[in-house]
Amino acid sequence: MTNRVYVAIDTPDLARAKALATRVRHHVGGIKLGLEFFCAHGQAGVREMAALDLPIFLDLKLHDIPNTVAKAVQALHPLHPAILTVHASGGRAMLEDAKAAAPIGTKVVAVTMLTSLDSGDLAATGVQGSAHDHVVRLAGLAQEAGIDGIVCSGAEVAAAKALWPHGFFVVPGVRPADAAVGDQKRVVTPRAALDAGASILVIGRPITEAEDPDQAARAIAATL
Ligand SMILES: O=C(O)c1cc(=O)[nH]c(=O)n1[C@@H]1O[C@H](COP(=O)(O)O)[C@@H](O)[C@H]1O
Repeated sequence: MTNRVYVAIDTPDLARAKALATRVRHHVGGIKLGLEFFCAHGQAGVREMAALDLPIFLDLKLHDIPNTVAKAVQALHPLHPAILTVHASGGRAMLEDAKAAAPIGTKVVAVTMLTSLDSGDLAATGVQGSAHDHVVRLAGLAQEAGIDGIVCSGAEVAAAKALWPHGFFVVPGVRPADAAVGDQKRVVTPRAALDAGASILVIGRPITEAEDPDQAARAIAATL
């Protein structure tokens, strides 16, 4: 089976990004580039990373009015990313328009509730109830909007998949048992996330900040 780990290359340093991706490339299935990298290097930087010949997950978490998001997605066409993120809380019309604007072959996935949040953080934004209920509600919205899938933690992926069996489920906030959690709050191990139904895993610091990133990626792959 193909490797389902996307390594999150979160750095504004292009040389470091390339060096990291080159080191781990044989033990991951793809590269995730997010806001830190994109704000520093834009489309030219993404093209340089794509030259490594791994699928690119462009994690820009777009969240704006439907017209603005659709135009932003259109502007990304030349990159033809394998996966692109938007925020589910942007609403149904925004999700529909993002999907309609995306290139054929690009999976549009909606971030439900960031893995750095818990139910207390949710309450502070005015949303009552559990993380589980919030994720399931937004998964239903994403499914109705006709996009490809969602981003959620490994704690909710089984419930989301029960609702949406053919959805594509991206799970970040993944930590090997002995790894530092950092700013993540809803974490699971790589194996548990896959067993619960994740389509792919996003793993950053446990690989990129390891003394030997290649060995860390290899060790994670061995547990899957
Ligand atoms: O969309 C994402 O990829 C994402 C969503 C989410 O809810 N939580 C989350 O951590 N991420 C991303 O996943 C990566 C996790 O990195 P580490 O915490 O270093 O493994 C980061 O690049 C985050 O931007």
